[in-house]
Amino acid sequence: MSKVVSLKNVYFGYEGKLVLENINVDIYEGDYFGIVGANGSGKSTLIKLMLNILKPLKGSIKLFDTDINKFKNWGTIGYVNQKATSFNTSFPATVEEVVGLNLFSKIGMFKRIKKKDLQKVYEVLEIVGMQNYTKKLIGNLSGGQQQKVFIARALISSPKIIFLDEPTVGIDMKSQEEFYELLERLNKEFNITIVIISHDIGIISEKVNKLACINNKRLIFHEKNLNISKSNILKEIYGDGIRILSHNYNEK
Ligand SMILES: Nc1ncnc2c1ncn2[C@@H]1O[C@H](COP(=O)(O)OP(=O)(O)OP(=O)(O)O)[C@@H](O)[C@H]1O
Repeated sequence: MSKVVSLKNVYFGYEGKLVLENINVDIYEGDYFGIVGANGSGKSTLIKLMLNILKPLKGSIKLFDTDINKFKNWGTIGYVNQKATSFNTSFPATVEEVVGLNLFSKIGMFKRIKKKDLQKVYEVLEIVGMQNYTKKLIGNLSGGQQQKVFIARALISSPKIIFLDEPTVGIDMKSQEEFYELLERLNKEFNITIVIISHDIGIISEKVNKLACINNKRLIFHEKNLNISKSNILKEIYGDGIRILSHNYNEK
């Protein structure tokens, strides 16, 4: 199976302070890959490195076997982040406009949108189950509905991989379930590789087929069907706190 993302000996820091250290990871076509970690552990930073938004201090990053600095095929990569759900309610765009944004900017604002392009907009809205909301203002939708629309927007360019940064923050449980069902369908039916980061290990560990945890600047890998209570993962995520507690206990 082909490698979609590959990081070798990657280091990254902000203003001289190291955040990620010696990161090595290969993500393969068809993977549903979860990355967990405590707040501030470096999850978003890792995704931004994979998207070339940030450059590593050291090490190499490849997308589809091409050095990330030479990679051109960005249309095959989708990105949905948590900020998408905090859309300003007065933003004057309809669902079909938001989904078609990239298409429309390519076409130019004042030219007529081709029927074929609109067709594509409706097609991706149907995949995410939002085909009945095309003329609704994006700001009037719930967080869960908005997030589906942003998935649809990512689907417009027929991506091979979608990166999601805490996509369900602020979304109620029922909508979260629907959202994860959608991701599973994109992964299984459309063979889209999914990379998702979250601090909610309980949910994520049930959904993904590969799981890694950022612990003390490093990436540690876990089995599929991980038994959270029996594994070390909580200690890895909240390591210091748990160590302090057990240390105090031993002293008594
Ligand atoms: N632009 C920046 N400049 C300086 N430090 C930063 C910057 N962005 C992030 N950091 C710091 O780098 C560390 C990792 O941040 P990052 O956002 O990657 O963590 P995270 O695991 O995604 O956190 P969260 O779960 O809270 O979103 C944190 O200590 C953060 O304060």
